[in-house]
Amino acid sequence: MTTSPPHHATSAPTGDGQRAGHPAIEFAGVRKDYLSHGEAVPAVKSLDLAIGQGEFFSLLGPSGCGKTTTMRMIAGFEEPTAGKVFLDGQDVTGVAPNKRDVNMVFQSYALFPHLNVLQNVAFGLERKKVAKSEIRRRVGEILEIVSLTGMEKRQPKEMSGGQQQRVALARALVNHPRALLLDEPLGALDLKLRQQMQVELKRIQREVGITFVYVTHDQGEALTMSDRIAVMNGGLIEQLGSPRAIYERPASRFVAGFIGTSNLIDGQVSWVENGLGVIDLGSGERVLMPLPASVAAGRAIEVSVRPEKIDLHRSAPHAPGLSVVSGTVSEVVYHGTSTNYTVATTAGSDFVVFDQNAHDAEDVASRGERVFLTWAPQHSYPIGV
Ligand SMILES: Nc1ncnc2c1ncn2[C@@H]1O[C@H](COP(=O)(O)OP(=O)(O)OP(=O)(O)O)[C@@H](O)[C@H]1O
Repeated sequence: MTTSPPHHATSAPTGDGQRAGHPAIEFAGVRKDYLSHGEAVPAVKSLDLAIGQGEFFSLLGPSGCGKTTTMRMIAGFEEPTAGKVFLDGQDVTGVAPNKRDVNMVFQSYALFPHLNVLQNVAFGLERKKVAKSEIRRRVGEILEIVSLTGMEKRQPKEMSGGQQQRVALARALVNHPRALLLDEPLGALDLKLRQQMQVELKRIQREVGITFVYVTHDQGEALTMSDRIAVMNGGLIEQLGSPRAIYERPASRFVAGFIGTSNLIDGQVSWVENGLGVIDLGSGERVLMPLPASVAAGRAIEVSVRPEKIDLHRSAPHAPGLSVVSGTVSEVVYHGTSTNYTVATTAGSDFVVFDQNAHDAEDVASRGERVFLTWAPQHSYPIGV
């Protein structure tokens, strides 16, 4: 029996015309419990999610939050305890992995060591008895996309980690799957190569136009490549949105802390007027921020502000219209492009400030120095309002 997914609408980009109209992947009311020593262990508690055609979608979260389980349910290696999974609008719950037309790439490349690049990439097509000329054409095309043209005769052991990962990618993409699932594929590479491959992966995904679902616990990686990110925590999606939305407007304390560095400060709403709120920090200082009129005066509020939005001053600034918080520098760390300060604020919490090294060295504040931090109202963001 074929069941229709509950909704087809998605704000995500659409690619392949034939498949347009349905999300590439959809979870409807999915729950997944594992049985461990006779007890049900919830891995995914409740999942309703639509991933668009041609979207680069990341599942991001700490170890054990349910990312891999979610991905394995797309591939068919795990079945939901409740709910349904749809691919291109077709109910695939209970359908065997090899009948789903999705491929996976792992951190371990799992290449055939005795086969060369050409044979590794052509392997699946040959098993499907695709015509030799068609195999040659498709393999040539995909090797060009992953920048391995000219390396057809090499064996995996004669290649670098990054090159081997490209072979694995080519092999997974050559048969044009409905979706490619990538489970921490760059985890084995060193930092520099990993960053290069992030840019490459995004380019490759754009060129092939296939839906990518990427599992990672590395927030930088997810921010760099994704069209949208689902931040998972304890078997639930805590926030779903574009990298910018997730970074600039974290919906919870967990997301604010997990994605990049966040400064959090407690205060009380003094008043809200014309969409601008004034927050009393209890130290004689205040934060200005956009707030809806529905937020009542007297309400306790937690404010988040990112370290790169803050200006650090060595003398009291004249800053009408800005938030101003003073404190004492407790740590100064030079990072080449920026100097990172930790400031123990008068209002109680420690603030981290990233100061671009665009000015002279003598302008650097030192440990123990009293400083003033300012930032614009739009860079304060209320948590949970
Ligand atoms: N086969 C299994 N049997 C029992 N429990 C499992 C099984 N696989 C995963 N779990 C549990 O389910 C939860 C989610 O695991 P999952 O592997 O999906 O998390 P993850 O976010 O991918 O973590 P990681 O980043 O460490 O891979 C964890 O609590 C885990 O211990």
